[in-house]
Amino acid sequence: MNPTMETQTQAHKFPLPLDFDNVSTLPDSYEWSTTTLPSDDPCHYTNNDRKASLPVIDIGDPSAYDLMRHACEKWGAFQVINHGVPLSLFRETELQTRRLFSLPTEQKLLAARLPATLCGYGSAYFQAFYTKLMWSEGFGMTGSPLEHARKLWPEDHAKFCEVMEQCQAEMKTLCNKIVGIMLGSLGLTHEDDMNWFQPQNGSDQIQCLFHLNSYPVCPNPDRAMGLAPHTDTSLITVVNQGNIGGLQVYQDGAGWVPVELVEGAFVVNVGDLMQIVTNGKFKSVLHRVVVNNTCHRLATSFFLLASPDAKISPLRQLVDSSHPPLYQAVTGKEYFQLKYKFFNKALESIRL
Ligand SMILES: O=C(O)CCC(=O)C(=O)O
Ligand SMILES: [Fe+2]
Repeated sequence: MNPTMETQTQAHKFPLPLDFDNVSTLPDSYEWSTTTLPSDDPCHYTNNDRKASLPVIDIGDPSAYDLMRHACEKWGAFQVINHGVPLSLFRETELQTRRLFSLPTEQKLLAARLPATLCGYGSAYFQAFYTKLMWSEGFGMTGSPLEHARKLWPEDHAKFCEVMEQCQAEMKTLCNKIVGIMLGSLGLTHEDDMNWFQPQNGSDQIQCLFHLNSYPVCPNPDRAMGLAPHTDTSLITVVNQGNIGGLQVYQDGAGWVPVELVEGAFVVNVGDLMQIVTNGKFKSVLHRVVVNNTCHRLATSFFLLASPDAKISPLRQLVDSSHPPLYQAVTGKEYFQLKYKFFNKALESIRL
């Protein structure tokens, strides 16, 4: 068996994205209903507070500290403007993302993601936790996408790689800035408190994941689900929704709230790891993506993760006799394993 065939055979043990270009009606396996979701899933509740909307924060303004703290406590998410990432890079990234997802399915499958890995083409890892399939496809990378990009375009992958690497460098800088403000808003400094988050022993370990998301035009969007409800495993995730909405965040009392499109803004999600280190002060936001029947939606997600050997526990400055630690200490690797096992209940599994 040649290596390409081997890759495809292994990948086919996992649900692969559909050949979306060649379907005109929604297959039964993609039809969601309230009974498809676990009975305690908040999808059963609808948005009854139409006025609720995610805060938009100018990160160059001194008020950013208070606004971010409030947003992280109340929503677990916010949007940022004045973030310094050039608009031209947004456009270049979108162009290359479109180029990738426009390839014929059999070509995209040449770069299929292997089980238990993060990089390459495929459907979301948490597909396994839902019985119905999601109307989306993705492509993940940690740093250079060269290994997979050369399978997609043997002769013509240089521009794709260049743009993706540049975008990740900008996103990482932005994440550090945002995490600095978030911790600063709690009276902590990035330097003092985030050492745990750096790779130990000078190892060159994964700390970030850049994920391109594609939600093709859907023949019956009311019955389909782009990305099912989930929380991110990250410290924070920076999402670029592009110019087509679909992302929704869940808020107690308000239900599912659409994240409005704000030109040039990024959405920032608090992830599970941030909830642990802030001892539950900042909450990991439950979110999902809905689809539509007119536009092919493209979005990117940049996940700031922890290195596998990093020790993650509530920061000591946030713990005292009246605020005992709420979570057991775990390594980055252990938390990933818990997420693959318990998915949206992973945080609960380490609750003290
Ligand atoms: O497509 C989006 O807007 C968000 C994607 C997302 O939630 C994720 O990649 O985890
Ligand atoms: Fe997400």
